[in-house]
Amino acid sequence: MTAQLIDGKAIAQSIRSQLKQKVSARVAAGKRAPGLAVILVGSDAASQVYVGSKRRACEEVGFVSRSYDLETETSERDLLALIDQCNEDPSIDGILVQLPLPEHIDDTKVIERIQPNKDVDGFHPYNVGRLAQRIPVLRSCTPMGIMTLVKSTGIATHGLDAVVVGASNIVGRPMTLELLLAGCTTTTCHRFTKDLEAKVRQADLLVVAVGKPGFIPGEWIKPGAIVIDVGINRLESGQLVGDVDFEVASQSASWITPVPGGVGPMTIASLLENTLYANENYHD
Ligand SMILES: Nc1nc2c(c(=O)[nH]1)N[C@@H](CN(C=O)c1ccc(C(=O)N[C@@H](CCC(=O)O)C(=O)O)cc1)CN2
Repeated sequence: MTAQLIDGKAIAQSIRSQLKQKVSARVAAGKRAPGLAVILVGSDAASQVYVGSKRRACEEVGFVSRSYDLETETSERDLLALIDQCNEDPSIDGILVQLPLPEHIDDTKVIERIQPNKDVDGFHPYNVGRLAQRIPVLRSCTPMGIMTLVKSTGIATHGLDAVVVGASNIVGRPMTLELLLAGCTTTTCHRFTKDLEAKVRQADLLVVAVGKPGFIPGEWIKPGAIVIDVGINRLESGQLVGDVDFEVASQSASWITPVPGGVGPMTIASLLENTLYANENYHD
């Protein structure tokens, strides 16, 4: 079997076009355009690329993007003060603090300082708790984007055996909650998991987010599985690859995401969707 590609880039573009239409209709009706504060601390090269993409995406769909580029040495206190300022600003619907933060800043404190109704990353314990209780509001962007990709295959998720490899706060844990909400029987694997191969081999739906190139051999993929690769690893040659051995995996999978052009663009599309949601529902 040769897998069909899940084209995240095209799906994200279509979401952006729809958002652009909605925003221009709102503005034509005299409403305020959604505003997103994008905060970058330090000069991590990958973060600069992602933040640049987020800012451009905002402008493309007609949002107002406020950029805050802070020095690596910025104190935690100053960052928290900026978040307080954005929390109070009625023209800002969403606040995004790009991760990872420099080591001297406690990311939990930062995430918890953002008002939950402006937490368009969906990382605040309130928003994660809402998802855990099956009443999601602002959902974590990467898992939310992945659910859109899975839906695009037309395969019903109820009753699927889903396996998530990686248990981070940003992807693995909220992903597990999303899949549970979608009716999957979900297994979350992490560094202490015994016999990872056996668990991956029984996955109808596999999500891998570990950040190690080729971590999952293609031979482990169950015939007909949906494979979602969250990893973005740059090889010395400059090539970007995922966490799954794509060539071999695509011989068994029914659907698979490419890297690049799979999950990554959906993270940004979901951020835009969340920002419009916050604008319409919380700060209209
Ligand atoms: N505050 C946040 N920080 C981080 C998040 C997040 O959701 N919120 N996620 C990741 C990084 N990330 C978004 O910030 C992100 C990663 C990748 C892409 C993307 O479009 N990737 C492209 C390839 C880009 C390249 O050339 O490197 C692709 O996969 O096609 C977008 C966003 C960590 N931090």
